[in-house]
Amino acid sequence: MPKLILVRHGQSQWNLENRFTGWWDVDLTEKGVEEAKEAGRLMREKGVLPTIAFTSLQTRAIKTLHLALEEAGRLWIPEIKDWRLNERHYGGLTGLDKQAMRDKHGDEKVHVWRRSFDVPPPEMEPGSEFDPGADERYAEIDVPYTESLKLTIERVLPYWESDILPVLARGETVIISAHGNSLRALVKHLSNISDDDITGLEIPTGQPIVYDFDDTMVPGERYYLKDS
Ligand SMILES: O=C(O)[C@@H](CO)OP(=O)(O)O
Repeated sequence: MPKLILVRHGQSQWNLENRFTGWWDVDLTEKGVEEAKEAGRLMREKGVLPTIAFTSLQTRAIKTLHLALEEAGRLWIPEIKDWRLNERHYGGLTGLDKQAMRDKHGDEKVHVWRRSFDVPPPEMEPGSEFDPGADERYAEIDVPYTESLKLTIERVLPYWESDILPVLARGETVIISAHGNSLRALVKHLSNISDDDITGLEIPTGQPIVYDFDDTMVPGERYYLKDS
């Protein structure tokens, strides 16, 4: 049966520093490296072994994938990277301290920017310090200046449908190593979560989440691999 494993990258340097990250390319912390390895050990222990991998173009997700696959003895599987699995773009908030923004704008405003369905953060100024627009890896695309979860869904879901779902339907065990909000986009779709309820969904770092699909490609309930 097709199986889907979703992993959010391990703790990043800016998760640790409590800074809005989005498309900025930060590395894993030591704790993040350990979380990624632990995810791989868990897959090995449970015998849930990916046969093909998808990840974003961002270092923290790519490294998490590699560390986990190494622990699982699966570094050799095919791997596809695509910007459409990138984190949601945090606009003009990128690089700023989350607590400082709460102090300045209030908890509610910051919660809306972080978790609302369709309110994007203020736009990033083109060419500003944390604008990835000139990064070679994005040469072929128009890098956004901000994204809400809704806008993130608008690029994650078409990719899911065109590139990942057909692979899964072949009976593969697919791992996607991605980000808090690109994975919220996918989980919202797969678990049929409403626009209101999605505001309450958090995806923890380094914890594999699994969906088993039936032969008509309908996903079952999602579960944490550690609980299976
Ligand atoms: O900063 C970010 O890009 C994300 C994920 O780390 O943060 P948030 O929890 O606010 O979605």
